[in-house]
Amino acid sequence: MATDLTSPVLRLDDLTATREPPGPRLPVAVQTALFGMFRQYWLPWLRRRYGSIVRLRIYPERSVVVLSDLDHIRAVFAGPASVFHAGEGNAILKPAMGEHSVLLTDEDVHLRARKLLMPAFNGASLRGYRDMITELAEAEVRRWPANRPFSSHTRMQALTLEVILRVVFGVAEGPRLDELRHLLRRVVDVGPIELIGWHNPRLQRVGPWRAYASTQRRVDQLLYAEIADRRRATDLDRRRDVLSRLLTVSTEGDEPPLTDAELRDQLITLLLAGHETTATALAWTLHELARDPVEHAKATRAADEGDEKYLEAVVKEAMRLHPVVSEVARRLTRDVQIGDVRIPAGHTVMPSITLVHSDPEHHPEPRRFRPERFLGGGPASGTWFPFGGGVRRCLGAGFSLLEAVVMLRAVLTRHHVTTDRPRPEPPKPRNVTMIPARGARIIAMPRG
Ligand code: HEM
Repeated sequence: MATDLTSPVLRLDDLTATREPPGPRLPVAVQTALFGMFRQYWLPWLRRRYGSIVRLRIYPERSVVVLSDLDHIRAVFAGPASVFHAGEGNAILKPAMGEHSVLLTDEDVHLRARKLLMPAFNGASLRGYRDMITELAEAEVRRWPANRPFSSHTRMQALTLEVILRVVFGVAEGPRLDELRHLLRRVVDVGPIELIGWHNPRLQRVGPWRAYASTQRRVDQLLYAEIADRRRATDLDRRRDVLSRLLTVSTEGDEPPLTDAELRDQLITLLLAGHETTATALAWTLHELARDPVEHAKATRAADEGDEKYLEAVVKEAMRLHPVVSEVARRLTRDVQIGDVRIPAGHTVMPSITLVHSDPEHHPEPRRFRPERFLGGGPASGTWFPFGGGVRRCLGAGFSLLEAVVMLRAVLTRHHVTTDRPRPEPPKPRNVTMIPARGARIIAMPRG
């Protein structure tokens, strides 16, 4: 949708509104805690209390404006990248992903990074990954314990980490990658309290923050060692992994070569953004199927018949009901007017995925798990956006859907999945994702 600069929805020039966004007056520490730990309950309450534009104050020093009106969100996604800075909006991730990360940069620098990474996730590359993912998925489900409960989230993380390591490095063997594999699991295991420590160098000298900082330093050493080794490889042009592709940039066209620090930042971004998210989406999918014998039977039939469209609908519905990332962020470089509210430069607007996905106006009976919503025409455009939107839409969206479908098929053709606790698991914040609080416990019963 093109943004009309004078539309009533979004104005960038000649602002007429003077009203500031409404919001709670609680102290920053309280708002930070509520947002960090209980946003799944707090944001719907705020929406009822203040409407579809709500201002929060959240550490570190951010005025955040949560948006839940679809027209406002569409306008933000279509708005100019020079006004809506996603890189600055994602600043919370800088300590982990680094200043050059495609997630943390804006405008020209961001476009360059995105252009360099894109080929590894286009249609042809995705087709090339399918066999590798199938092989790893089948090996994974063969190892599952029979007839006793376990956390499907933990198993999905192991699988998706294995897959992304291969995408990023090609071969994922040897002591260095073994250590990296082990440490990356620790790096993603960040709760809201640890997140606060990321922005406070003094805290990083004590307690859990200190241990976390030392893990990060070791991960960096391993990545830099891998980069140094790979720079010496003589077969880079024949390799299809992301690291080799990025290293050949300097030999093609007039692009300057990437520095070690730039390479490190893009690699860690893909390793982190590219596995925990998909693992969480898969865990929620299994959680729903395990609790719902009717939907389980339909999905199993689809798996047996190789009906990937249906399996994709199952995954998409799980991502609607349980958005992995609950909102995305854009920091404003100038004052804008959204609806009848003026939002000052420096504020961060956050389109809320969770609030739109759970809005009965867009998704009737929003609390029900109904994959059929995604068959035929599917939900109206813009009402399902687990991968964000506009020029910043997730780079790995197609990849993660492919991975999830292949994995789901491997699970359902081999196991009947059920659970010992059919009650819904609540979402729990972990780093920037919302994971199933009890790990999406399932019981896998091998099929005859
Ligand atoms: C279910 C799985 C996933 C979910 C729910 C997810 C979600 C998201 C979201 C919400 C954003 C922000 C978009 C925005 O600001 O509008 C994003 C960005 C991004 N994601 Fe994903 N993601 C997933 C999987 C992946 C995978 C598998 C990869 C890589 C292999 C990946 C790489 C990225 C990157 C590089 C960006 C930054 C894009 C940019 O700023 O230009 N993601 N993702």
